[in-house]
Amino acid sequence: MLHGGSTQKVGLSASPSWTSILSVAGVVEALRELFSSSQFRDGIKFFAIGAALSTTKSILNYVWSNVRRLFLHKAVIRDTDPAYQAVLRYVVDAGAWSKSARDVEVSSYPRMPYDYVRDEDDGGTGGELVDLDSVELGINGDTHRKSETRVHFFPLATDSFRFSYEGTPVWCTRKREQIGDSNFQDTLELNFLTFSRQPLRRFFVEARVTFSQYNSGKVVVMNIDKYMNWSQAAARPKRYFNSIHLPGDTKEKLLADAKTFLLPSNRKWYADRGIPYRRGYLLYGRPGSGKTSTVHALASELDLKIYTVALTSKKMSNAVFQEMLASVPPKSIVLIEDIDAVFQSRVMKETSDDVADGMADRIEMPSRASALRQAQEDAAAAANTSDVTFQTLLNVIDGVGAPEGRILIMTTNHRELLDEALIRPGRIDLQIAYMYATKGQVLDLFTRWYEQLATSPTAPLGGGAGAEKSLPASSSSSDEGALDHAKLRELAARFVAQVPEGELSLAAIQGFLLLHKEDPHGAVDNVAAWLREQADAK
Ligand SMILES: Nc1ncnc2c1ncn2[C@@H]1O[C@H](COP(=O)(O)OP(=O)(O)OP(=O)(O)O)[C@@H](O)[C@H]1O
Repeated sequence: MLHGGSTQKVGLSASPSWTSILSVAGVVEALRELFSSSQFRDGIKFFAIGAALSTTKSILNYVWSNVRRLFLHKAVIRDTDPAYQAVLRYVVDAGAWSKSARDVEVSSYPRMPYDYVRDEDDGGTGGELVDLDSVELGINGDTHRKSETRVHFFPLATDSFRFSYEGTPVWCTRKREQIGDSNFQDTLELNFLTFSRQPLRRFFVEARVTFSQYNSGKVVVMNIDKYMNWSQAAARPKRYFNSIHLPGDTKEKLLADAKTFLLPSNRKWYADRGIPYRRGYLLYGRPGSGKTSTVHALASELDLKIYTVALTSKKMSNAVFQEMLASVPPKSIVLIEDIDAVFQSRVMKETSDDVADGMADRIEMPSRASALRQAQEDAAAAANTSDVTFQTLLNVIDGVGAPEGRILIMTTNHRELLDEALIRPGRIDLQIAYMYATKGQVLDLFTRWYEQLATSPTAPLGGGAGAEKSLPASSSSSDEGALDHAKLRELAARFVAQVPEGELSLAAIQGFLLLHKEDPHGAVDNVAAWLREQADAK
């Protein structure tokens, strides 16, 4: 059985062998057929071509990346970076892009429309900030105001163009990416074809220098942009303290205080005594009395940037506010205007609670009552209220993370409504009241307004702090018409005599003088009628 079994086993093993031979032959036959098939050969050819192409591509990529590494230096700048505007301005000013770019983005504004920031000082054109490439257009032979005929060209987003910097070819691409529903982020990508990184470095340094030259002689105002970054909102012409008219020596004291604070040695003095190196000012009082102008003048005198914070912005949260304030560089002014607007809910609540609890008698003074009414109106007007809490505000002002070396300035028309904690010493070191114009302020304003028209500098003009003490007597000896300094003094005295003290803001009087820009006689003759109109209008 065993043998038989064995034979059977052998017999059994011989049978698959034949099967194998047969199946190998079948496979060989199948392969032969396959190879002789034209479709298969075509397939192989395609495969070979594909493989060759892919290998070539890899080799080219390898070569290109090495060539790139050797010859190309790439720099990417996002529009959130201060260098972005500088570089864009540089490229456009150099006319570099316009020579090779066929497609352009056209804007009536000197910034790109989505970067457009209203600039009060130039009539809302924003024209001073980045006055990029521009041309004048004559239409049908008509004369048009400059601002009406000016158009501005920019490289089209997604467009690439080539220019040369110091003989180095540079490829620049402006890319725009949508962020969220309505925001865009722009990026400039520059590729320098050069062995050395030096041209790239020099290019950026030069662009920054050009931009800072543009800003020199100007006060740079920063605000928080749509990406929640600090960005330059405006560069305004400097305004000095001699154009600010405040009673007594207020402005001299303020300037001296700020100068002392910023002395390099002062930081150590504060550190030695364990006092946080910060300074806070509160400018409070009547609207149009010079609070904002004072901040502008202080920044001009001390060459500081102004970082403005709009606490009423809907986008402003506690976290953003803290983060942004922490990143303000030293030797800057942080400006929070109309600080009382932030507390509208507190004020509103207090007011309604007072009434509800029958505690209206807590509002003792008429001024407080009217201030509360005014605050209610302001609150209603401020539709956008941020989420910034009072506690965060206090932390940002003098918490452990609060920035050092900066001057915080808050302004308000309603100081009486501010929480005492907000303006206690340490948070606010100096408070300056802005009242309706004194006669001295009016004299200062009038004299300064017309002094350039006065021709014979026989005697120094009056004005200046405390000028109300030395108002010149009215002179009848001066010749009507010609304007020398003596005549100007006389006109100023006549003007001041007619304007009641402490009833009008200097802004209102300035508004009247604007009607008589170069006509001091007209101003003197018409001020009484204008004052009557003002009184009737109330
Ligand atoms: N004391 C002042 N000295 C010089 N100019 C002044 C003064 N007060 C007002 N002006 C002029 O009036 C205009 C408004 O002034 P400014 O904006 O500084 O007032 P403000 O007190 O900040 O007003 P508001 O509280 O309404 O913001 C400016 O054009 C400014 O030149």
